[in-house]
Amino acid sequence: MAEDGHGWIVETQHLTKIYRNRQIALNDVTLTLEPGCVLGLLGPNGAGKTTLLRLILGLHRPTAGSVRVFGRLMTPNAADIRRRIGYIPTNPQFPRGMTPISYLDYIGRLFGLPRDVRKPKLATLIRAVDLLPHSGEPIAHFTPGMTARLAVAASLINEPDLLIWDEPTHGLDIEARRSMLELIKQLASEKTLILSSHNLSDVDEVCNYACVLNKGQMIFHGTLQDLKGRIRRNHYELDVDGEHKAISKAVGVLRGLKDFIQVVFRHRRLDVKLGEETPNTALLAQLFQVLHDHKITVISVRTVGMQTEQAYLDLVEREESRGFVRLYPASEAA
Ligand SMILES: Nc1ncnc2c1ncn2[C@@H]1O[C@H](COP(=O)(O)OP(=O)(O)OP(=O)(O)O)[C@@H](O)[C@H]1O
Repeated sequence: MAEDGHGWIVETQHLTKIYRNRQIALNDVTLTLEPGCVLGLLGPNGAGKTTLLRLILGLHRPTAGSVRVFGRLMTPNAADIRRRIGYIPTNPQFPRGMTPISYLDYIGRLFGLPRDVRKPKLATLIRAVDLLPHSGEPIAHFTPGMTARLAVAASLINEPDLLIWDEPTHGLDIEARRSMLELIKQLASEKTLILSSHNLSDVDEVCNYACVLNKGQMIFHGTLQDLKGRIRRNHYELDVDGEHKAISKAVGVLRGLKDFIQVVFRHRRLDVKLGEETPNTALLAQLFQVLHDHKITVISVRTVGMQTEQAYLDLVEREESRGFVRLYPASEAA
């Protein structure tokens, strides 16, 4: 639990970072994180994500504004606060000649863990990240997935309350990415996490809060539901089975219903766009009733377009066009 009066794990106030008096990497970001939140940090390349993470970690000094972590002011000297944070940078690198055991033992020693605590902890962590069969192999031979799992183990050795992971699924294949996401979900039940990512489906799966940066400015901060709620696409795809004639008839009936804006049947797939006026549950109920009346079987149903991705793109696009209008008067921009 956080130690300050508000209970925030992280609190930034008007946080600003200008590199070398030229590059405004982060501009006036005020953000709070409550305990147990899993924050997805999103934004295009160069948006300021890594800069924000490094400021929270106290690895950079803010040009203006402040960062408090566990209620205390974070500075480059605040090593005792940093000990309670587990950090993984993008593409973590390890001494190639070391093995997971020797490396984690070394990190444990850096954290001042006594030998009798260190040894059983190493064994537990190596098992948890599924590296037991490789625990004595040189890291030089590791795949990106194994390296990522070692980074997770290293970031957990000090039993941190806050985890800050910069693009933890970057460069992983499908299987390694899946195991990383499952690990994050397990950890999310007991820790606060900040995950920077370019992968919207990862954020959609594991995060409950999102922060979107664009050109150093925070353009959204709130729950993932809020982010998704900014758009209602009401566009569904159904794989169906039934007699061709019956399906054609059902399509005709659906097209005649109010608020069924588009109904297309192609390659055993029904593509349905619904209006915004009527609650979508009522319209979906009508849809299924019509299919049932025509003895059509529904094999699968899904929404078209990933909501988080669409909401994110809408936000960034809107912000970009605002910047364009700001730069050029409307008459020139046209
Ligand atoms: N040490 C530095 N010195 C000068 N400029 C920097 C430095 N680090 C980052 N920048 C600049 O600050 C801006 C924000 O960079 P940052 O790495 O924080 O973005 P990011 O959102 O993490 O990008 P990416 O998704 O590509 O990793 C960029 O324009 C970058 O070029």
